[in-house]
Amino acid sequence: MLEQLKKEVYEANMELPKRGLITYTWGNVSGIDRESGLFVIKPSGVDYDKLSPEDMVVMDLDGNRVEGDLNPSSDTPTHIELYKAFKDLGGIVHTHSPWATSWAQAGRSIPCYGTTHADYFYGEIPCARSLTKEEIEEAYEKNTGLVIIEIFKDKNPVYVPGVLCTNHGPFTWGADAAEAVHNAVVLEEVAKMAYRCEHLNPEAKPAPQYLQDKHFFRKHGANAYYGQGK
Ligand SMILES: O=C(CO)[C@@H](O)[C@H](O)COP(=O)(O)O
Repeated sequence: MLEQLKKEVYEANMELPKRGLITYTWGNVSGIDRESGLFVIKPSGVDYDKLSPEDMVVMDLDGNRVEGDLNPSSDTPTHIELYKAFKDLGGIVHTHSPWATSWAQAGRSIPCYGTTHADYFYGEIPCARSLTKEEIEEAYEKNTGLVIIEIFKDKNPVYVPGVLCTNHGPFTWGADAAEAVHNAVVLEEVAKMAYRCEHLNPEAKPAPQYLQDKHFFRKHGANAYYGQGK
């Protein structure tokens, strides 16, 4: 079942070590088939160099394992909450990429200082609040998804395809698993540049709104333009 999606999700997972976004078994990628409502995710705790497409786990949005012998990623409940809340998502990535994770651990959103950022993320890359003791004890991964959804109540996840989770790390997404990984690579580069920008000039300001609009909507099409700034 879903053999092509398993292959795509496997290949997307293998991009994480290749792009230097993770170490050991950290991180995970999933992809969803919206028609069936089933998604495919990396198995938990398996070395990337031992993974194969057949190891991918098929899940439903109620958290049931539909196919596969291995346990799904420990972050599966986060992926589920995001797929349920954001219907345009086709793929989700979680990494511990060092620069983005440093901003997440510091509890800071990443301002849009330049056009590289603006081409992919409209406005700041937000940082979701840390979880309460109760939320952590109740269901850490599920509540990680809920605090991400909370911070996106007035943002379009298609225009901001990623988030930082305080004391944890980044999640990115896209129309499919490959695009979600692409956005994870960009997020890591943007996080690195933004840190250096603030180090070079502690008074640095975000790029003017008209420059952000021009770059973002040039890539996302004028029809996406809602006149946010000139
Ligand atoms: O965030 C975490 C742990 O803090 C997880 O992303 C692990 O880094 C990977 O877990 P599996 O996907 O292998 O279960």
